[in-house]
Amino acid sequence: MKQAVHFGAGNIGRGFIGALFSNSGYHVTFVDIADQIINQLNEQKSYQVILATDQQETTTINHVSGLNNMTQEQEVIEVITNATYLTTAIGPNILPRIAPLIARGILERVYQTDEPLYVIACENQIGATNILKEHIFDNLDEDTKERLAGKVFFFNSAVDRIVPIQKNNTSLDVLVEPYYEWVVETEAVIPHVEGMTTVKELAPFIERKLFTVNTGHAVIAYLGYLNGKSTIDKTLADEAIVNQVEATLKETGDYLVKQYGLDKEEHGKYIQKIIDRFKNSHLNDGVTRVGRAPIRKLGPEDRLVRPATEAQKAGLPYTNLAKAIAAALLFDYQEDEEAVKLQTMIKESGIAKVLSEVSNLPEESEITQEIMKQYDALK
Ligand SMILES: NC(=O)C1=CN([C@@H]2O[C@H](COP(=O)(O)OP(=O)(O)OC[C@H]3O[C@@H](n4cnc5c(N)ncnc54)[C@H](O)[C@@H]3O)[C@@H](O)[C@H]2O)C=CC1
Ligand SMILES: O=P(O)(O)OC[C@H]1O[C@](O)(CO)[C@@H](O)[C@@H]1O
Repeated sequence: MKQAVHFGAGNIGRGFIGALFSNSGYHVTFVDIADQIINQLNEQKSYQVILATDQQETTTINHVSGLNNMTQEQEVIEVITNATYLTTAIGPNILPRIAPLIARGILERVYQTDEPLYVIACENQIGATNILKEHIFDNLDEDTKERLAGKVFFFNSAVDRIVPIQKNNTSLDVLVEPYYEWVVETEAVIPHVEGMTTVKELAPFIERKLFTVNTGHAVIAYLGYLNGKSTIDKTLADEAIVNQVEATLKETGDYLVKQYGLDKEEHGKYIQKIIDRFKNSHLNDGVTRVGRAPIRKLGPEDRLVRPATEAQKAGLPYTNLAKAIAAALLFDYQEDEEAVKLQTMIKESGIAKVLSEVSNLPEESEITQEIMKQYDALK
């Protein structure tokens, strides 16, 4: 049986990427640090993916097993030597931590076989696979790096499927939205995976997705949180917030249309389709999950700051994006490590300094001034 090794047996791992591999005839070895999930995978050897619809259609995912990357390093190295695909959905901040073990697997592999290995990071981050590749290369000697040519391929990708935190965290089963899209950047003909699309140039796809799905989601999450709402769908019952989301996505949309020559009307329909996906009440998707890790989300290349800086460069409006950034700065959820850290930073240094450190926005910049204005208004 063909082998896929997937790092991160969480919501996207089990509910999306791992499920596509299994449905395409692969055995999927999930690698994770959560012993409970690993043990259950090895005992049950299957789980269910349940669609968040009235009918709750269910698919059984077979041919799965698990390994712990902290305690079973040798076994992980062995599956890497035998795999066709190596994928991740672990969180962008974790990529540097798993890279040394992946490097050891690749090192072993390239001296054993010429069979190609395809490495794809499935994270909400532009160029995530390139970043993972850099971390892997930091752990390889020059000779091995040269040997990788023609044997190990690194492809960036964009992943789109909403998978909320699961109600029952003692079960492997995963509730997912029906919609999904996995776009991988390559011109090569690669082994077929049902549900994966390949494209020559990923930039328009990942930017369209990140600056519509993820920007829109973030706006709802941060405004919902500030307004005392618990979930995304409940937040969208507030017409004023829907208007704010639409106004923000109009700003990212204007940038995307200008940058990539998208059809304005088509893009407008895409925005509405995304907002409808957010309204799915079966997902029961918490605003604190969608708003999680605000320091990462305020990064210069991420869903809020990058479209604002790009809009400014293009002479387009960005006031609503500035408001979204201000709302993110007010996300003071105590259970989120980054939210707590961000609030401490704001208390110690003030907004302008934090935006310069976290978002790479110069303290005197027009964007920073606009965010500060919006911050004071929201506060
Ligand atoms: N949930 C969603 O709807 C979507 C998530 N994504 C992206 O997918 C990635 C994963 O997100 P989720 O699946 O939602 O998160 P999750 O928290 O459900 O899953 C992450 C998994 O990684 C594991 N993990 C954490 N640190 C680890 C380490 N050092 N070594 C091994 N395993 C480790 C955790 O135990 C967990 O099982 C993120 O980059 C996210 O942005 C992308 C599209 C949709
Ligand atoms: O997974 P992140 O990057 O923390 O952000 C949450 C976002 O990612 C998703 O999980 C999937 O795209 C969305 O639900 C949300 O926009």
